[in-house]
Amino acid sequence: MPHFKPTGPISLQGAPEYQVAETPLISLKVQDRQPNHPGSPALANPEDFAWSLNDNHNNIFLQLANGSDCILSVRLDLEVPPGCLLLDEVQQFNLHILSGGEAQKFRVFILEDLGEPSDLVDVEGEVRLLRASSHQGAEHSTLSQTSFNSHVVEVDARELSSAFLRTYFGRVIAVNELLPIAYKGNTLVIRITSANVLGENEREEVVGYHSYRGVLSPSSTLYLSSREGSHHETSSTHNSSAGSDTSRLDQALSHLCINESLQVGEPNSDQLGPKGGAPILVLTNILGRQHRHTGTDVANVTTSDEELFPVKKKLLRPCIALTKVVRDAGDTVPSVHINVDCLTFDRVLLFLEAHLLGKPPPQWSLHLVDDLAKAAEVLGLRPLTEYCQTRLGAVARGVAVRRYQDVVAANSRGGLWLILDSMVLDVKAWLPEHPGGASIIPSQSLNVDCARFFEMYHASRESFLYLRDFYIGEIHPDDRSSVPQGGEDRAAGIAAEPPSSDFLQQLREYTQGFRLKLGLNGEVLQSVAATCSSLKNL
Ligand code: HEM
Repeated sequence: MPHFKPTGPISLQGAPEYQVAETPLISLKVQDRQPNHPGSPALANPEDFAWSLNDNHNNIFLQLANGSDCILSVRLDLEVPPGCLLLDEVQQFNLHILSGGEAQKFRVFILEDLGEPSDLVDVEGEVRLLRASSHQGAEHSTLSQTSFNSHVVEVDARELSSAFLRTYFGRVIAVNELLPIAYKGNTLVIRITSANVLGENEREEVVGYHSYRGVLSPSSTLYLSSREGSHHETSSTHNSSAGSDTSRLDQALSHLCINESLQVGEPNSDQLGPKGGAPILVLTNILGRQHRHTGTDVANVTTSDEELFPVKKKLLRPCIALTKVVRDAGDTVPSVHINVDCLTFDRVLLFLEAHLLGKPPPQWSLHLVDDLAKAAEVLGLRPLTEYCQTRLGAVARGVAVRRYQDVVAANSRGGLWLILDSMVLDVKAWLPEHPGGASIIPSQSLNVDCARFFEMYHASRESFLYLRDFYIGEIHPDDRSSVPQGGEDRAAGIAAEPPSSDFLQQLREYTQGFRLKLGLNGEVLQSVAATCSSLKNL
């Protein structure tokens, strides 16, 4: 079954690419399901999934076809009418769909699509009351009187965590998802605010870490609070929605909670808080994260063009020239001004990320390598200096004086060596990227000097930028007169129009910094290494 292979939760560039699995589409009409068993999976008929099922497989995961962070856990049940999907109100809320409308398109979600690692190390959630117990004296009920004459639902966070893990073990949990849970006769709902597939220390180490969902495992830790972003010992559902976060989700959430609490049983005054409000939830025995930070782990770097970059000190550590800033242990964010422009510094940061993650750095074009080499010097960033030298050295090793027959032979073996004003350029790997298409170069420019075509087709001088990347040497002076000019037909005696002298002058001015200088007999007058390490500004 074809399905997408993800980039995983960690990526060099930050957030992973979000793609939807390419399993077949399934159209299902959403219908209401009574929320009798908080947290139980949605229900569907096995007939609708016959193609995807192995023998004893009656639990599957579904995702909305046009993409949804929430992955629905579905139990197959012969009593559900075919073509229907039964969802309770929280599941509908999570997927932003309502019952009774048009059929919705879903896809089966394959767990491997979560990438590695997929098990959640820890989850943070905000607890609210969805439905309070309808009878005050119910066994286990913790509804009690407060001095305000309101009712309090006391919830032991650690007990709730265990109940949560038992209910949702093996399910995919996503940030912002609401997960209802039965607790001592009440129904609570946990809104997921963070879902981590790496532990706290590993997260610190990994640059570009991003995680928004994963599978709940028996060893996942749940950190609960009664209000997002805090772990107060006590707080109320009223107060939390009246607090700073009045996002749309919060408003919808409190609407859902309050409505439900009023729907259960008789709207009996014993159940209502002060002035007829909903009961108050009090969270006790909270498991808190250890506060680990002292000082700040970020430094503000300002570039020569006055762009400000807040950068993790850990990332800057290999920059010897910034040692003071990196070692600054004060409580305020230290600042430094560097003589590197913001575009180059952006690339330096990518290099540093790759360096820290032990990944190969991007293969920058040679005209960028010059600026990077200068930045490496300014920052005292030795690994980047070495990268630049290696890159230039590799180019140097490939540069040579070439005979015309070598070019013809390389092209007959499937290569793509161009001759441009006697420069030899290897464009094979780049051909699919050529903005003028992949066919025009091989069809018109092999084994000829393509300077005239080059001038004709390239209105701008942008194409010059690439030449250094492809440069592999010079045609031997003895062979220059035998290289046909692009456009000429020697057999028919038709001569090609030569390139203009203006164009040739611009081309030679631009390329002189990296071209080999040859004597009349083809001897190299300037060393190849010197040619390649000449830092030419554009
Ligand atoms: C190292 C060799 C080459 C490089 C680096 C290069 C690069 C480029 C670039 C950057 C463009 C888009 C911008 C511009 O118009 O300047 C372009 C367009 C084009 N190139 Fe090339 N090119 C190369 C060789 C050739 C050759 C040999 C031909 C023809 C035989 C050719 C034909 C074209 C055509 C037809 C276009 C599209 C022009 C348009 O849409 O107006 N290119 N090339």
